[in-house]
Amino acid sequence: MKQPHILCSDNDIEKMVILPGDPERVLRVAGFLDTWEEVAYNREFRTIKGTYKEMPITVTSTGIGGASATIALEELIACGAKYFIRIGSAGACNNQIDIGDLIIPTGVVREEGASRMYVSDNYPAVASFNLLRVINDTSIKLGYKTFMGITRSHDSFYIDNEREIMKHWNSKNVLGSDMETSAIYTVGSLRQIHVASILNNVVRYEADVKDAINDYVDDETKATEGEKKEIILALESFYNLYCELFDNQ
Ligand SMILES: O=P(O)(O)O[C@H]1O[C@H](CO)[C@@H](O)[C@H]1O
Ligand SMILES: O=c1cc[nH]c(=O)[nH]1
Repeated sequence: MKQPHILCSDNDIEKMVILPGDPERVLRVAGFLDTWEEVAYNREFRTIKGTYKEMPITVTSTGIGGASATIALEELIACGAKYFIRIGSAGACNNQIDIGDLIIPTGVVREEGASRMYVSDNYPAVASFNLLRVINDTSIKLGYKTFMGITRSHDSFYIDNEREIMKHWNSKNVLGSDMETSAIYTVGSLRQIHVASILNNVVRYEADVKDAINDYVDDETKATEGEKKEIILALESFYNLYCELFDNQ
């Protein structure tokens, strides 16, 4: 059955799926694949499928926020997908984290609305342990430094007290913010599938505007490099998991 939003059917979707927010990032992932074809593009949901080494892989963009991300996730699950790695961007909540550094959320503060429609606030948003293990091992093999720990997902950028909110979560050792991870982690646990995120930091914690402007060109390069690293880390992690699963059959 064709799903109403992603416009994909079971045959279009592989077991392993990479989830960028931005539809343009789907094409940048395609640049790392050996073969690929676009299978659907509706609203914010662009889907390609292809191969990386011999591994079949799907890439679907989720748009911005938990509402559209959980729609994509549910429809991909309905098509038979089982393993998901989000590759997103984030804003740091910790001054050790530079532009282009990778944040891996282990657990996430649920400050978005989509997951709250599924289950009460005391239900935790946690990553799949198996995916975290593979991502951690793979990042060590690749020599990529990562910041692993608690993050926060939210629904609105331009609220008046955003700075205070970030300061509050900084004091609780939260590493950074994105807008989708807590929703997809929550739904992942409820649906018993495997979800993890890799986030490329694009905003420094309490960035001084003047410094930010001076550093702009340098920062753009760092953010682009960070995106490449999150793509490679996601693909290589899936490939290592694929080899484990394949070897064990
Ligand atoms: O770059 P993506 O994956 O879209 O992720 C981040 O960027 C968007 C906001 O600019 C939100 O979706 C946020 O989570
Ligand atoms: O600052 C940022 C950047 C990306 N995504 C967020 O949620 N916040």
